[in-house]
Amino acid sequence: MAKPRVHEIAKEVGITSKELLNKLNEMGEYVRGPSSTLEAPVVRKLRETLGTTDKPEAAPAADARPAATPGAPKPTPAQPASPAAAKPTPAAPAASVTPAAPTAPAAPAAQTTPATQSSPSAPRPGAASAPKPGVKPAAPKPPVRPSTPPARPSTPSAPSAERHAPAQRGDGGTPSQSPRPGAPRAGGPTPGPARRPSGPRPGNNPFAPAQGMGTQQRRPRPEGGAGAPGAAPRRDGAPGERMPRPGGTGGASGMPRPNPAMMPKQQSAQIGAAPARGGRPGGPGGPGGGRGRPGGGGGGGGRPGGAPGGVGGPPMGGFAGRPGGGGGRGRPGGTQGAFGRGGAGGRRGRKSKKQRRQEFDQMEAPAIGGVRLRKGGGQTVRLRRGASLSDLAEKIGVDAASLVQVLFHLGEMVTATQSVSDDTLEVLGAELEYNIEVVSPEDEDRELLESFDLEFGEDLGDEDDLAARPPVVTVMGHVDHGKTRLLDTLRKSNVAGGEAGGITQAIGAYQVQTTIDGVDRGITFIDTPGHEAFTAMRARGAKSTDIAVLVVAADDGVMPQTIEALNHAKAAGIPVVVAVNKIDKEAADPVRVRGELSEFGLIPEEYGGDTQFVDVSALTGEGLDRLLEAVVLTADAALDLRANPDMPAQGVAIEAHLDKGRGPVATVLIHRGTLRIGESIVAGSAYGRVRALINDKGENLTEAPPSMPVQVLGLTAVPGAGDNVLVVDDDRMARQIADKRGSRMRAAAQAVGSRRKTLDQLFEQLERGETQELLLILKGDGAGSVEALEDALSKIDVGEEVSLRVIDRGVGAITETNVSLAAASKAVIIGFNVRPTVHAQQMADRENVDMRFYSVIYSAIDEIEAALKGMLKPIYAEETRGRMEIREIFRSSKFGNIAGCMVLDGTIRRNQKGRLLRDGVVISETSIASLRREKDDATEVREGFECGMTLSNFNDIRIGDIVETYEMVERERS
Ligand SMILES: Nc1nc2c(ncn2[C@@H]2O[C@H](COP(=O)(O)OP(=O)(O)OP(=O)(O)O)[C@@H](O)[C@H]2O)c(=O)[nH]1
Repeated sequence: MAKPRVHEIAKEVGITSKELLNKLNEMGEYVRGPSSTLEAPVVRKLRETLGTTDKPEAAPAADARPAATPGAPKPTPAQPASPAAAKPTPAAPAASVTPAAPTAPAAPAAQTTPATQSSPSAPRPGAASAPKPGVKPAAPKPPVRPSTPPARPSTPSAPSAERHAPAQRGDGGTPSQSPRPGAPRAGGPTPGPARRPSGPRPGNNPFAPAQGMGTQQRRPRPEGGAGAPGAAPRRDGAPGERMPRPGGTGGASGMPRPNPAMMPKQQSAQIGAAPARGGRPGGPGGPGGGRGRPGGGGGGGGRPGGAPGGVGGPPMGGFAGRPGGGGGRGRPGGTQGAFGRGGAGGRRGRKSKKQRRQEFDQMEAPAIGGVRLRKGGGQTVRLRRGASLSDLAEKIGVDAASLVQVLFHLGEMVTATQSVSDDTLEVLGAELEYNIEVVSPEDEDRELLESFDLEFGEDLGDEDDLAARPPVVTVMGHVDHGKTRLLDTLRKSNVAGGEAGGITQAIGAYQVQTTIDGVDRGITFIDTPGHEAFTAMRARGAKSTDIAVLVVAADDGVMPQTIEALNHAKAAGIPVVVAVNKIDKEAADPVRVRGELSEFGLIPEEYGGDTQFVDVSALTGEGLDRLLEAVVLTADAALDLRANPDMPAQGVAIEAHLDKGRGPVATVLIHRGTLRIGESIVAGSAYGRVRALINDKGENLTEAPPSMPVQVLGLTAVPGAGDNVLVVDDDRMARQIADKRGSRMRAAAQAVGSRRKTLDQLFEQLERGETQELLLILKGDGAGSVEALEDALSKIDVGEEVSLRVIDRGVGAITETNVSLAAASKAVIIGFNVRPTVHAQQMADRENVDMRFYSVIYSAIDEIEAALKGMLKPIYAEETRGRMEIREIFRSSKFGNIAGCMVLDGTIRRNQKGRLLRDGVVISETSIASLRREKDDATEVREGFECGMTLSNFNDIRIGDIVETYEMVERERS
């Protein structure tokens, strides 16, 4: 079958293609345009998400909604209701603002709402229908719209208004009605079955309890059975019986009971097709709608006999399959099976023990936001970090749409497939009485490796297998305090020279040798950049090292990043050696540095503490030997630095980048074992076979022992900074581990990237109008720099109105894939020390994709911040343009009251906005409809001149009134 296109699905569900595209965007699916085709899994996911918003029979349904909100300027399905509901805006005041808004339905709603759906929700229908003053009725932006509608109408708060017109509602798939645990799928909200080409098939499926045809086939009722009260109504959802039903229930009125044989052929055909529609929750008969749910689905939409049942179902009808409810309550439609119970009532006598147990559980279940879900009873559910509601739903065997709704009720809006935070999962779990255990990435990785019989982080063998290894040292400190210079001098090479902007932008690692007491000792240094933007990298750097050298410029003293660096070291639990640098400078005051650091718990040895302070000059080299000695002595005193060199190597990727000629290059610090050429390795989500090993001096090695930093070539992709690296048995295992990690990381990235909106925030945004979001795709020359850039960008804050989201990131040149994603999602591509390929450039020109290139991180941050500010909606301020006094009034049958005025000051222009003041009180906000000088039309009249004018929509002028005109002028934001 041909893949469906966006516009087709949009039409099908009754929303615009743009809205659907936004929806897809929200779901993380980037689709180019309305005529793009969608893959089956995406369609499924979409339908699942739209299951809450879905309106397969939407055309009539949308129209039906005014039953609750007639006169509402634009039936923006339900989301305005939700924010409104969040705010205790009573229906009455709202109605007074917009008299057309029918508060009437709201009132009965309050009266008829069952006690459990009590007062707080009562005003909602009214609030929903009557726009708040100042709130543009159509304000909600498409991106937020689709995610909200499902929840509102289905919450118990707004049942009654709709209850009166259930037959009109086509969107019976509102989540509250259908997503019961255990509810048969066919009765569920998803429109899927209805649209499958095999539509009629469900009716023939003996295993589909909700499908009436099947029920009918399996249980042909005895002829007189239908007339028996109590039995009849339970034949819910058996579409095959819906036709006979009216007669059957109508048996009371003496009508002959039709039987299938009496049905015209066409009807039979309809019935055959019915299950797809009829199985929908809450058919128009609605009675099955359990809690009297309105809008019982579209089941009987075009089905004879279906509609009559629509007049409000008995409150518990569908759930309990109330006997005898059929005929008397207008159930001839025989749609009792609606509400997702899908005819269960009809099979009541045949319910299995399990079914009854489930039903009992559901009765016991808490109703949150109108959704009844089975309690977890403290059951533990393990979920990976960044899991979605769909994942949770799958684990606990409920419909994801109901979880969406529950969460909505709890004040958070997420889609079913969106990743949610640990906190959210926890809250949801508590609400449903599940003990949700979020598995950390570390635990998850450990479990993954265990499944391959691998263990990361431990030396194999026993004490005898351990051999001494060099300490790994991280150099940290404030910007410009001399870290790079220090390392540079130590290894006599010039790293700082080639750095753009003079800032170290990637972690490099080097090994230096020193002689202590006549013994050669190696020390591995990791150069950690010093700017705040690199905090994330530094945190990782600190974790993979044994000792921190804290560089403090003696002329500058302790600075904020000195403390930050110190905190990282403390958090990593590693000892610190302080290098008091720049002692060659005149302003150097090493004693002050000691004093300042003492306040932060670093007491110099000479003052009785246990921290070594060494005065050095990275410029002259003075004191560097003593510094190396201090490092080695500290290591010997405080640490047991041994590792097993004879095991498969394990380590950490400190830095990685894509090299034009050599492919992915990762700098790996070996923790234990020895890495050799030809071995299969996995590094984060990258894998490969070691093709070459290169040390910090550019020499090729055949193997790398513990504590050795080494560049590894041969990986298939660029790993992330901080990813663990380990040797595995073969390439296949490496690939499997890498693949699993890759998919896990993508899910986690989605969780971080998506910013959830609470109901309150949404409301505020709706009030303001629309929200703006700048989407970015980051490409850089190294994993570290991309990470650092993203970290820095995430800290840009220009208020809530605009936000920034990184939708993709990666290492290497900007490719056509990047450009096509940017084009589809209207994102800007940021290239950090990278450029686009020729084809990508051409494509970007063609598609008008904005690409920006930077080599200094601050420029990128500044420019993006400016761009964000530029997206802020301009501030408008009112500026008075003129004032005039009404001195005469001329009555005209054609124009109404014409004012003869004198312009007191400024200039009055036609069409200008204005207000009429009487005794200093604003009587009307209006505008100048017409303006005349003498007998001629005038566009403006200046101070000191007389004119004639009329006002828009205001006729009640009096002599002495003042008309003041003004214009809204755009103001610069500060
Ligand atoms: N006089 C003097 N200048 C020094 C010394 N050490 C570093 N500098 C100078 O201080 C400036 C900053 O040094 P870097 O090594 O780039 O400092 P950094 O801490 O690595 O800076 P970032 O990479 O930006 O975090 C350079 O101009 C160095 O030449 C020193 O011991 N004495």
